[in-house]
Amino acid sequence: MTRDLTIAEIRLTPVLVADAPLLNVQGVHQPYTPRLIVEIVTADGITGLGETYGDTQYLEPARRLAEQLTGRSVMDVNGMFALDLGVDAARLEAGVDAGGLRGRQSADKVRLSVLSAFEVACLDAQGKALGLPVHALLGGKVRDAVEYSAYLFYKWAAHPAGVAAEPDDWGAALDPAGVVAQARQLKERYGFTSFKLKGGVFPPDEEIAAVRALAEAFPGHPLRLDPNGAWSVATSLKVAEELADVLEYLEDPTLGTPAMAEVSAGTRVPLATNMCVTTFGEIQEAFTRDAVQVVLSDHHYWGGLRNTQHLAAICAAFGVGVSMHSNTHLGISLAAMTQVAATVPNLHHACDSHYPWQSEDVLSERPVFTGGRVAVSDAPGLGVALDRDALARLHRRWAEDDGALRERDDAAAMRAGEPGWRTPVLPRW
Ligand SMILES: O=C([O-])C(=O)C[C@H](O)[C@@H](O)C(=O)[O-]
Ligand SMILES: [Mg+2]
Repeated sequence: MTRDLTIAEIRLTPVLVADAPLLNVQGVHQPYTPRLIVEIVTADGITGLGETYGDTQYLEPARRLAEQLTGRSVMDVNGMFALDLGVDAARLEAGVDAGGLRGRQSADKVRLSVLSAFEVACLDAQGKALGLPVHALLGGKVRDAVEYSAYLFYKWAAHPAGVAAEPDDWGAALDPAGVVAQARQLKERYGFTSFKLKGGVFPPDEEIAAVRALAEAFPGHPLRLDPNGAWSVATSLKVAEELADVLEYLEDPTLGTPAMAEVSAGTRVPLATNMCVTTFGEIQEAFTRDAVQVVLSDHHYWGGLRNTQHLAAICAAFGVGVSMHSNTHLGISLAAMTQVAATVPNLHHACDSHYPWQSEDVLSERPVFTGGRVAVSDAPGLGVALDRDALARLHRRWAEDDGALRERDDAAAMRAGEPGWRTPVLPRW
């Protein structure tokens, strides 16, 4: 049967998703975080799904892109990447995104973060039209399941009193015992066998103690520590030295390629990044200076699943490892991450995912972790389906918000619990 894959309609639905009080160097996660759900509907009624960041700066370019796409084909993904989304470079170039957690901000990164959701939605629609999984459109899977690591956070038991939030049953984790208890829960519930601790929250000695406690509780399990650039070069080297025997890698101990290169030269612990190499333009300096040994791709800001494959190929050429970074995300993005990760031959580290922290989703069935892995779906497209009621509920929350939660701001969320909190100047230690 010949299908009409002309784009007839695009629905953009911003949502606010419940999030736990997870601590990082900037502050604490908001009780609700913005995401954008993209639905691309073809003339003959196929709907492709995509998801990306939902802060206001992504919504305008997404609307502009949606307007231009109607009447084009879901097969014309390359053409889509050539469209002008009108991202205002002057407003962005000097800044950082999400307080710096996603590296240096740029108009191109915003553009790619928007395009990524549309690319995923086009691939989902193509797959549904052809009866093929997305991984087949990307060249085929080289594994049947993708491994994820448990993403451990220092955490309050609840959001501050008086802040509207959904309760969670994970409890607090504010010391080594709490971190180990959280790791046990994540292992019991999802079977993870490697662990990443989000650091940069407490003085380095406390975080070293937490990693040591994890190493004792889970002998032989790969461990990572990621303080999001909170440390000086000297502190980074000290931590690397103290944890050299247990770390799989140290992630963004310090800010920027020159400082990472200095740390890298002084330790045998591999360094990973989702902060100093976040665009193709940052690769050359970092790789030629041997500043990083593992790049954590994020298909949102790298510009989609095909760009993630390009990044992986470049990493392979330079002998640099590749894995995946994660921010708060829903099941559409987890499905997209799993589909592309299935196609990357040189993926040798478990990927990050915040998904276990998300109690809410817009899918009718949540993706499942078994033994720390997500099975690669062979169903057409991404293999996921929308729960329209859930989407409407999470959108209503966004629509009713007075604007306070529509931009992710972990420092502002922190001030609800610690009124004097200021975003720390990095390096903090
Ligand atoms: O460096 C990282 O892995 C991240 O930035 C991941 C997340 O953004 C995490 O730090 C968070 O959301 O607190
Ligand atoms: Mg990181």
